[in-house]
Amino acid sequence: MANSQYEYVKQFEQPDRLLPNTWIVIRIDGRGFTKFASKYGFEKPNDRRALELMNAAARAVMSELPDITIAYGVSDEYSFVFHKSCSLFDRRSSKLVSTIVSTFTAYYVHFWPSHFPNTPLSPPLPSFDGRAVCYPTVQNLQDYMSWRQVDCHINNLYNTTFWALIQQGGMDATEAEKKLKGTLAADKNEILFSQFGINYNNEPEMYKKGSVVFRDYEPVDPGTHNATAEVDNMARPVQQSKTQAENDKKKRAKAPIVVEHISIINRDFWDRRPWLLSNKPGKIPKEP
Ligand SMILES: Nc1nc2c(ncn2[C@@H]2O[C@H](COP(=O)(O)OP(=O)(O)OP(=O)(O)O)[C@@H](O)[C@H]2O)c(=O)[nH]1
Ligand SMILES: [Mg+2]
Ligand SMILES: [Mg+2]
Repeated sequence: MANSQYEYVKQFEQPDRLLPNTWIVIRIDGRGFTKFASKYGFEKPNDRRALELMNAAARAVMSELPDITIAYGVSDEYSFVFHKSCSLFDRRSSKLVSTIVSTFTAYYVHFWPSHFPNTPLSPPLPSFDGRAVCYPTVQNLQDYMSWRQVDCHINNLYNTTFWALIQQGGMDATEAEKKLKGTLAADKNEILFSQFGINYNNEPEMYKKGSVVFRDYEPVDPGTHNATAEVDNMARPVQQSKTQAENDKKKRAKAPIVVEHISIINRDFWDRRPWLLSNKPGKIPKEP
């Protein structure tokens, strides 16, 4: 194509490639979901339909983008992790973020009627923002995931107690806030148990732990793994042949995607699933 006099404008585009050999986390978050939740009458503090809708959209994103290793969701947010060897879109930040945000939003709207059959969406429609952060080590990545899950736990314990004081204890929001000011986790557990007969441990796992989405393989070599040590030893980026990378991608695309509500703070989660952090996918389980 011939160059036009306008072609020079391309020089204004800024490169935005994310640092190579780092774990890319793209976190999306619902815009103005406090208002959105109240418009659609989300149950307080947790609405199962809304959370399952978030999970359905995240699963769909993962199945469209086999490069995503694992995702974690809580409230109106989801974090998607790309393997440090990922070369999708040349690791261009805006392309990765905008693809995740728009794919997630499209599926959120698409799946809405099956989760809220009696409440059709009307403008302003749900939208999400997104950002990309690079983590250089597996430890940093695991700490990031732990940070989100701890946040889920702290907020859920607070919100469960706050709403019990209001819904069952007859307090207004100011009274409940005052009652909880300066309390520790043990105090909140005690309020829940002694005043409302609620054992926090028996609350649904999805509310307490959030949702972890990943590809389910059979470990190639079952047995004890130390996933973190294994991966952090590989300081240099591993060069895969093109065919090998293509094969791995196909394998990843075929693996079933599961949603679980379990601890990712516990190292056991990672050690049991070494393929999440390694360069090789595991074996896809055979159909029964
Ligand atoms: N009732 C109810 N509300 C929820 C649920 N999940 C998320 N939310 C609401 O979504 C909000 C998410 O918090 P933020 O993302 O910090 O706030 P936001 O209103 O979305 O504002 P921005 O993200 O800054 O645009 C919570 O504070 C809740 O009000 C749910 O299951 N039930
Ligand atoms: Mg939000
Ligand atoms: Mg949020």
